[in-house]
Amino acid sequence: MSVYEIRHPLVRHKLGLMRNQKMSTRGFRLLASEVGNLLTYEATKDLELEEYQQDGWCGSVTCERIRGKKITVVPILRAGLGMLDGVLELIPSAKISVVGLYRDEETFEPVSYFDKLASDIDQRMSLVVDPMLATGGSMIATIDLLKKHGCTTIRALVLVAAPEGIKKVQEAHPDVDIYTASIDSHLNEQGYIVPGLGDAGDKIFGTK
Ligand SMILES: O=P(O)(O)OC[C@H]1O[C@H](OP(=O)(O)OP(=O)(O)O)[C@H](O)[C@@H]1O
Ligand SMILES: O=c1cc[nH]c(=O)[nH]1
Ligand SMILES: [Mg+2]
Repeated sequence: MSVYEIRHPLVRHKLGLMRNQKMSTRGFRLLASEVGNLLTYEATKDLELEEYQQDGWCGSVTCERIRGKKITVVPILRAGLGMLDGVLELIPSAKISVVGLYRDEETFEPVSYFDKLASDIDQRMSLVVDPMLATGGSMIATIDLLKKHGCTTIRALVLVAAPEGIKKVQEAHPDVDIYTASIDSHLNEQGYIVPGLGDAGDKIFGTK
């Protein structure tokens, strides 16, 4: 498995804005989507292409299109929805597979409350989106579920990742690549990423 920290200046700039305690709900939501878009661009840059012929303005022209596996985007509720628009802007015909999980505040264990996956997920590449990879429990549970349904190609896109969570995901699912805008310092005693973004779900939904 590879971990890609995307250090593009636009990503660094936008993530810096998201870390500002005074950032509005509207601004945070917009930025989550924009960084999600940039991570998608990076996470899809090795998709295989195939050539095809079509009629252009001056006759037949050889073009390229994405070959083989189609994509399903997998937002982890709630906070993953904040990245979804940005991902779909680049992959508008992707199917969406929703996974509902919340993290128990005391044990940090993920608790499942909903899922609805694309019926042909075994033939698709999954792009799992969630702003935060903290202990890694939510991401591991999601990947477990996708694999249980036959999905074989999975990439994780997260805005901020903790080293502890990356290690856990690597151990549990060595075949899954992680794309992140930042590998931060560590987790605090409450399981929050430092410096992180705070509670991404609350910031995106304007709760609390
Ligand atoms: O790596 P982990 O330790 O599992 O933590 C990360 C999870 O915690 C947050 O969700 P949360 O449980 O707050 O749910 P929400 O999106 O509904 O706010 C976040 O969006 C991840 O899903
Ligand atoms: O830092 C963290 C950890 C888990 N969930 C969040 O929203 N933020
Ligand atoms: Mg939350």
